[in-house]
Amino acid sequence: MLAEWGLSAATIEIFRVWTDDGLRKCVPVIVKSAENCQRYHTDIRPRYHTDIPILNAALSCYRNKQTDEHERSANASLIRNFQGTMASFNELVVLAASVFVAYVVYKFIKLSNFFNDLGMPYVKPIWPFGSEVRGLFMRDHITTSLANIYYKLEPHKMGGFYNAMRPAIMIRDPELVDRVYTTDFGHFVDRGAITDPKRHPLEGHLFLLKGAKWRFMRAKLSPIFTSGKLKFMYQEMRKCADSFIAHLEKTVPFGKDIDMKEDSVGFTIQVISSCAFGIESNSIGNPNSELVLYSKRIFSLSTLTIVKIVTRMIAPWLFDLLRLKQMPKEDEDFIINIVKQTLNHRLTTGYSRNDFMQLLLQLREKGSVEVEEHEKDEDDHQETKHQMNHSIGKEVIEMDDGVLGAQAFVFLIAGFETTSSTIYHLTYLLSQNQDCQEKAREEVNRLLAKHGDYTYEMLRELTYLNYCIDETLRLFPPVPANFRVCTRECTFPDGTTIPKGTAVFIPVYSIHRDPKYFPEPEKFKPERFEQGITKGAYSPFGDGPRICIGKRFAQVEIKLAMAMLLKTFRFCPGSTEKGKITFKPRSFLLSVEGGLPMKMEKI
Ligand code: HEM
Repeated sequence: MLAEWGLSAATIEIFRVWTDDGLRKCVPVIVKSAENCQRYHTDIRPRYHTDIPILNAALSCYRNKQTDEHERSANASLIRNFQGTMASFNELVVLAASVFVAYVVYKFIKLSNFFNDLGMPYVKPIWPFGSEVRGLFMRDHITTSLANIYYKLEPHKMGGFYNAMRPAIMIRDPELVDRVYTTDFGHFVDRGAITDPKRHPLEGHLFLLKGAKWRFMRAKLSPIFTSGKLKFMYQEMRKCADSFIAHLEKTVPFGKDIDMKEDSVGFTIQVISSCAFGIESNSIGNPNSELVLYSKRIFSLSTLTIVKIVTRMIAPWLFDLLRLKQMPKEDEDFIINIVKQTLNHRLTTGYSRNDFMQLLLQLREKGSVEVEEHEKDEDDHQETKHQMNHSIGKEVIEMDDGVLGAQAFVFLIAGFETTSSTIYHLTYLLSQNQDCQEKAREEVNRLLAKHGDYTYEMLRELTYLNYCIDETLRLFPPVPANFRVCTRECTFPDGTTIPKGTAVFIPVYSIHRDPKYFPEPEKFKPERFEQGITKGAYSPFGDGPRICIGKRFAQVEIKLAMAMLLKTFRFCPGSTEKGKITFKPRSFLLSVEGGLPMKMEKI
């Protein structure tokens, strides 16, 4: 208060006064000079009128010089009390600071003993950056960071590491991986990402939803991906594949080194925009199409985006306080507006198309997507079984434009890069493995002769091509790690308990390349899928109730594109050999650094 009035402690004088309520009190008063008196009247009094009765009385004491010896000794004792109070206050501050420091130290010790307490081996961190500093700052791709941890934790079935300041458990053993995916799914329902769909509407999509909200949305969206609905969408896919082949026939410089990446991206964006948004994106052979540019922007990790992501991981409260956004508002609006316009157009004109958007419209209007029993196959029944087993908890999400926009958004981002990179990697691997390529082509030609066209049924019979796709996804899983958070404490059969809230990582890429489960892991050997694969050792699409919802859509799309490519072109090694394959650090998904050169010939 004194400092606020612009007066120093030296101006204090203590007076004993009669106050208005009839009590005799000692009051420290700030009037030792005429100037202060003046200040009291002009400045302090009008502003702090609550203190006025006491101060007025004190002032008059001062003016009338009523202080005597007795009063002085009372003042001295008051000053001592006052000083005593100040000393206790200082002690309180010191005490509070000590308690705070002790709490931080306690928390830190608890954090650093997290794995010792669990009796689990772990990779030591560099505080506060965690066990893989290069990975945290995206100097290495997550695949490389997790592979380092995977090998450091050998031969343990699981072990710990610190993801920045957060303890995480890596599950290395296929049997335990399977438990997390399926048997113990009820303990590992969520992915644990930090999201806030109220502030960032596009974060309300299936991949990021949690608990009961996720269950609700999964149950609503699953019918969209049944085999019956997929067959309807197949016609749209087929049109896109025809345009893809026609484009390559026109533009590929046959016999020269090429890189298929851009062309594969153009094709898969065309498919997903046609099937998910019901729009012709004209992205085949057009790297400047609006949707191609948008998709690339969403996946590009600028330094600013990395800083925002790391801030959100380490200090989510700061991220919220600064009202940061991972995705610019205009990028959010772009998708929501497409969905809004498409849905309204269909509603007002009655226009209809076999695509996700029509099914989302049905979901908005009727609350569910109708599926006839004959539209389901074995996988659909499996999905329904998963839902029945885990449909505890009820939550209803209103299907407004923002929510539907978020689902369409996840179909786009989850659907284009994953499928395009698989086509891209497979064409390269076939160029390096001519015998496999011939075998796959022979199968395509044989079944084409049998079915007369690339029908949905024909694709189902392409067994060897399927193995080639499986082997490509083993070597280059687009999603190189799956993650969950332990939503309910879980004890594994060996007695290890995973505490609630702990992040759990499944290092898909590293397990796929572990010779224990895949002999000669670096080699492209599609035949290995003829025999059974160790359960839990192969999961490019994840597994269990939270398995990729677009798995069959992706498999059909990739098979169709590959069958048509194999029929029309031959893939040959490029003029330079690709050295050791490394991955782009600033990429969400697995993306090879420096491209994959090969040549193409027309058959
Ligand atoms: C080769 C192509 C693809 C691969 C390798 C892939 C891989 C994955 C993986 C690993 C997951 C996490 C599964 C888990 O945690 O257990 C996932 C989830 C998901 N994928 Fe895919 N995906 C592909 C294509 C697609 C397509 C085409 C779509 C949509 C059209 C799609 C939509 C989704 C969605 C919505 C989820 C979240 C599912 C949930 O949380 O319930 N994916 N995908």
